[in-house]
Amino acid sequence: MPAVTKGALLIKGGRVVNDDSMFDADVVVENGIITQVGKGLQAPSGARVIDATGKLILPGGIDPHTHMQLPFMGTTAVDDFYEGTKAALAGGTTMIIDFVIPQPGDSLLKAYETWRGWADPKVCCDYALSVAITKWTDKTASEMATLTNEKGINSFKFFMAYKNVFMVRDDEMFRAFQECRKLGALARVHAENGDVIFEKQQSLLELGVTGPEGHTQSRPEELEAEATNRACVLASQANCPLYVVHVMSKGAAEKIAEHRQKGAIVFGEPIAAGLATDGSNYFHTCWRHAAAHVLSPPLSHDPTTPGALMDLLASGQLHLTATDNCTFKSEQKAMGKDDFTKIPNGVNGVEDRMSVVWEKGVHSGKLDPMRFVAITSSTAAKIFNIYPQKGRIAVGSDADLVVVE
Ligand SMILES: NC(=O)NCCC(=O)O
Ligand SMILES: [Zn+2]
Ligand SMILES: [Zn+2]
Repeated sequence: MPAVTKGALLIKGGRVVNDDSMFDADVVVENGIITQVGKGLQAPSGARVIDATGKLILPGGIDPHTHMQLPFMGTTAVDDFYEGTKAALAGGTTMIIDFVIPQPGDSLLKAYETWRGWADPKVCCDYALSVAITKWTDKTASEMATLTNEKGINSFKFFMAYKNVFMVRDDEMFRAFQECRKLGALARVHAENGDVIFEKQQSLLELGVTGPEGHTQSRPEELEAEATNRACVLASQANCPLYVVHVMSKGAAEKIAEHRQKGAIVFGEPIAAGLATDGSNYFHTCWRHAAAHVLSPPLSHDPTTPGALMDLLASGQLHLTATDNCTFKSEQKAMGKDDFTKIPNGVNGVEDRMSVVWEKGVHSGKLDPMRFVAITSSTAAKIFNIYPQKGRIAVGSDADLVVVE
């Protein structure tokens, strides 16, 4: 009698989509790995058979930017590693990359262990970590090396906003970019001019602007473009590849394109929220509605931006999509009822990204399914060095699969 493979699966009659090809094939999975891709495959003994006739089989989504249970702005994001990754799977995302964010001056290694302790017992999907550097200390270089060489961390993040919280100065960022270059790690930036934003926030509060509209008024798009350009220049001076998280405006995207034109290796990541809606939400008469949309950089005041960001993803000038999932309940957002600077920054998206990108990209006719796979899965896998284990449907790859109508 043939041996029964535990968890074996035959997905029959579907159309496999990778970032470079689309073809009719069955897929056999054994022990969590794709073992056969081809026509007319037989089910391994004891296998469950799924009829995918008329459906697409896609590599599971990879969301390269989430903040599960992040302690931030005096509270903690409500999607923890259980709820958040359950939501990810429900929406077709099978891997997330979350951020370890130490308090300035705290040990990076200790913070890394804290995040592992939060995530390991609870995650429902695959996950990896990227580590933020929130202050340069005499231990930072050696801790970055330990994280890279012993813990598998291959990217570090820098905040150019959130003054007096996570923001780093240019000299700190440049020093760390040089270290990334040495280690072969990728530098990732939240690009906004935190100093100018801080000044504008104080001026608006003095003028009596306290509502969510103050959030967008204190963060003009030019300040995102300026910081994006500055990060690109510093990365170029350090000869280090750069990844700009949550590209929210046309100006920031243009700066990325300019630097790429000159030969720089820079990646741009729009997020689901920025592809789905715009900054008019900050002027909604319902405070709760407006505050729910507070994230940084803010949603664009220009209603044509979401479509333009999708166009840039389609043409390859922007590269992959994320969510920046960092969720707060209305009661938490209400911490900023009388002062917009105290509204915890962050929105949802981890469950919605795949459908938002499908709707705004494929359904609208801007993307074919292969480009959809590229910007939701395989480009992230390539950038973060987990390809083709992830991000591809092929023999030997992980069976992270999504079947869609
Ligand atoms: N984006 C945002 O508003 N919240 C999460 C933290 C960050 O990524 O900046
Ligand atoms: Zn950010
Ligand atoms: Zn973020």
